[in-house]
Amino acid sequence: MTATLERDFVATLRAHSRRYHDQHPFHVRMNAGRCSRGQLRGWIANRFYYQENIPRKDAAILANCPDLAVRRRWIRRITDHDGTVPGEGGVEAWLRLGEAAGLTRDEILDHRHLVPGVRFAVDAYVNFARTRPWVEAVASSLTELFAPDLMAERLAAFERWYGWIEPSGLAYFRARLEQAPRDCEHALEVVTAYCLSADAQQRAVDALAFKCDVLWAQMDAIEKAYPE
Ligand SMILES: O=C(O)c1cc(C(=O)O)c2c(n1)C(=O)C(=O)c1cc(C(=O)O)[nH]c1-2
Repeated sequence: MTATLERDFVATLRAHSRRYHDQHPFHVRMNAGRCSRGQLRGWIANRFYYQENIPRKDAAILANCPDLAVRRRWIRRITDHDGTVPGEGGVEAWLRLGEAAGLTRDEILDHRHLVPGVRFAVDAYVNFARTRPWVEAVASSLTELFAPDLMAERLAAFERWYGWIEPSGLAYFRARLEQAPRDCEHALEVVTAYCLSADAQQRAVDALAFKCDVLWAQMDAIEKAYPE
């Protein structure tokens, strides 16, 4: 691929920031300090379903990926989320976020707050990774290009507006500030190396658009369940 074509492709992917869920009204209210305790707890409990399914999504990508060098790096995502021993990893950190916000571990783990729309959106993402070509699944993870800005804004907002959440609970977001740029740099390397035809590039762009829809639908369902 020529440098110009690659630049255009990457620019088209990056332009999907316009469809990212940082602009969802619920996130806008969250970052402006306008969410109630109940709304934040509802968001945390529901988003847990996304967190716990991310490693299963990444395991599906590994299972479908014939490229050893890619697998060797991709596997890190699973250990980042699952940890390698009890008490570690992103899933555990999210549970601690929930506890810091006044939820019990049990009520997060047993999905009693999980609403159907969030379940459907997350299941659609895992299913996409299981059934579509692995490079498209890699492309769908590229929403993480846009995540660090949102994470930084969220951290500042939580510290400023939601002092009732124990600050140690925010460790999850701090870890993602480092993990997300590393992860999406790798994902971008993979899609630019593998998507060389206009068709392949379009499929990658479509996969990213699909993922923006997953995240948006998830937020719509949360917003409906915890109205103003
Ligand atoms: O809180 C967020 O806004 C947000 C967004 C995203 C994303 O853009 O998909 C991820 C995460 N968080 C996240 O914590 C995470 O581990 C993650 C993994 C992935 C992925 O698609 O592989 N996205 C995201």
